[in-house]
Amino acid sequence: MKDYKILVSDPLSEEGIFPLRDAEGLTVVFDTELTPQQLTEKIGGFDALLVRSKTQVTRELIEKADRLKIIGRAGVGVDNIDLEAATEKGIIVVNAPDGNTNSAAEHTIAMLMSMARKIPQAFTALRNREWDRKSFVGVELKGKTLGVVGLGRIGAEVAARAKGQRMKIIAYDPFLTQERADELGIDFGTVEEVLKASDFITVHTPLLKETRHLINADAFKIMKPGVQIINCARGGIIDENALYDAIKSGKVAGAALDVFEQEPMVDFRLLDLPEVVATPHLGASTFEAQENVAIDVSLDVVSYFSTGTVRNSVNLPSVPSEIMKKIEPYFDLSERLGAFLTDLSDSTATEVNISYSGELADFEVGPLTRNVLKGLLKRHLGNRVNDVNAMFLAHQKGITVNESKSASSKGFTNLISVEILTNAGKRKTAGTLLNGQGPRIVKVDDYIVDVVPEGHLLFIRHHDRPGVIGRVGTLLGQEGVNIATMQVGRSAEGGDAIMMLSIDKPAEAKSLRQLEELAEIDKVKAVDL
Ligand SMILES: NC(=O)c1ccc[n+]([C@@H]2O[C@H](COP(=O)([O-])OP(=O)(O)OC[C@H]3O[C@@H](n4cnc5c(N)ncnc54)[C@H](O)[C@@H]3O)[C@@H](O)[C@H]2O)c1
Ligand SMILES: O=C(O)CC[C@@H](O)C(=O)O
Repeated sequence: MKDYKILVSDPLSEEGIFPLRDAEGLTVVFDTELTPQQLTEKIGGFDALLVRSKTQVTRELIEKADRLKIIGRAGVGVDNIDLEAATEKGIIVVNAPDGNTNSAAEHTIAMLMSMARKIPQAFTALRNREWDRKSFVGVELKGKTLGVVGLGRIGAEVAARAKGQRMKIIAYDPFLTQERADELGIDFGTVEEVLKASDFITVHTPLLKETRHLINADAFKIMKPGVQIINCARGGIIDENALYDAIKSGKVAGAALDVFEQEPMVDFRLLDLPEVVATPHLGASTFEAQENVAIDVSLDVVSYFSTGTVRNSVNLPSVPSEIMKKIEPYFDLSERLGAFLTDLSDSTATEVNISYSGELADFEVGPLTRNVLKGLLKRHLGNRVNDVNAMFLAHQKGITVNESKSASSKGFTNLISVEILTNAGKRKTAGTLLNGQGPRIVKVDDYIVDVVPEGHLLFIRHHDRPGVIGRVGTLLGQEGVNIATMQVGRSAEGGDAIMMLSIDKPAEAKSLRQLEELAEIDKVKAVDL
């Protein structure tokens, strides 16, 4: 192995990085007190950067990182790394998704119990020489309902441990199925059902556009009075201002927080409330977890420099160049078809069937399948889904993926047909690349359409009656939403029909509801591509 320099800019377990120390040709530099400015000045001299959650690997930093080939995140969340910038610059990002699951789950249970029995508050009083046995009366966990929002690795471990406390568990996760819930011996429901039913609520999702302020003022309104809430996942999933108000109003009886909207913390208001217990992002701070995650990222760095392969890539495109040239033009279309079907569906896929016809049948289509899956999964899993891990994540989420090829061109030079099976039924679409005109969606369910898969789209299922199209146009017009293009398809005159509209700006939720209230309309779905 040639000489590579590795910068460790956050405190990582010295024991855990032994694979780096043992490998020939690698020089490891620990410099964990650098300011962002100092790091930016220094980064140009390194081939690898290892971080935890403190170092912000921003676009500005990456732009200066001209030698950098790999970034290792010793932990799960990669929200402190600009993945897009890293990918654009061809830098592989790896993480350590499993190494701290146990510690984070144990910390969550510790926080739950500390909060329920007011242990930190009682200890603080005792330390102040106050023998106060009246102010710290807690509540039992036994028989209470714990709502788990996000039942991934950590959420599932927390649920299993809370069952040991004789708690009832109800969970929401877009990938949770009846079978999986039965297997875990828990109930499942929508987010609203979970929030309404729970005495304690714990969140374990990544921080994404969809999960930012998932627990907000409206969410607190539907919770039980006296609910207690835990966040050991990511600051920002709970709206801290709304939490403050909900505690002050008496609606929320306790909050246990390990993570905050801004870290290191700058707004300490919540900590002034006696109902709050908190730790400074310590979920993964155990010797075991730190060693595990340091070993995992170090092994990947060594493997990358010695063989060019990694296990836990978050962004590595792995397509041989000769195949790449032939199929690259279809990457974007395939991803958009996946995203389109997710937006169109009321439920997540349990099975995905992808069929390639025409000239595509001659190619290795695995990378296209991964792009379809990427589009399907990204809506729920965010940017950590990429070409490399899309198939793995689909399998992990219990999704069966089938790929088939057919030489018959079905009237198109090339065609990608995608069908998903969900608990709410089957949805289908197909797309093609029109010579010189770019990508098109040419089929939605059983209807033939011709839609450019980009921007804001509206899918409307309706009954073919005179005046429906006019009413849709009028209603959207009243809301200031301009229709750029419209496609209509129907099964038969007077039968079931669909409209596909491309609109210049997203329609408000209120307009979508009003459209759905029209007698002739069955379903309205907004799609953003
Ligand atoms: N406090 C800490 O030190 C610490 C330590 C480890 C991990 N974490 C954080 O904990 C979180 C969970 O980590 P993990 O390893 O279990 O991740 P994971 O990917 O295994 O699980 C996340 C789950 O959230 C689900 N999800 C996505 N969007 C959702 C939504 N809108 N509603 C409900 N569920 C949704 C996903 O389907 C997935 O199953 C991450 O944010 C991670 O960064 C924090
Ligand atoms: O590095 C840490 O201690 C925090 C890690 C944790 O937030 C994670 O997402 O893995």
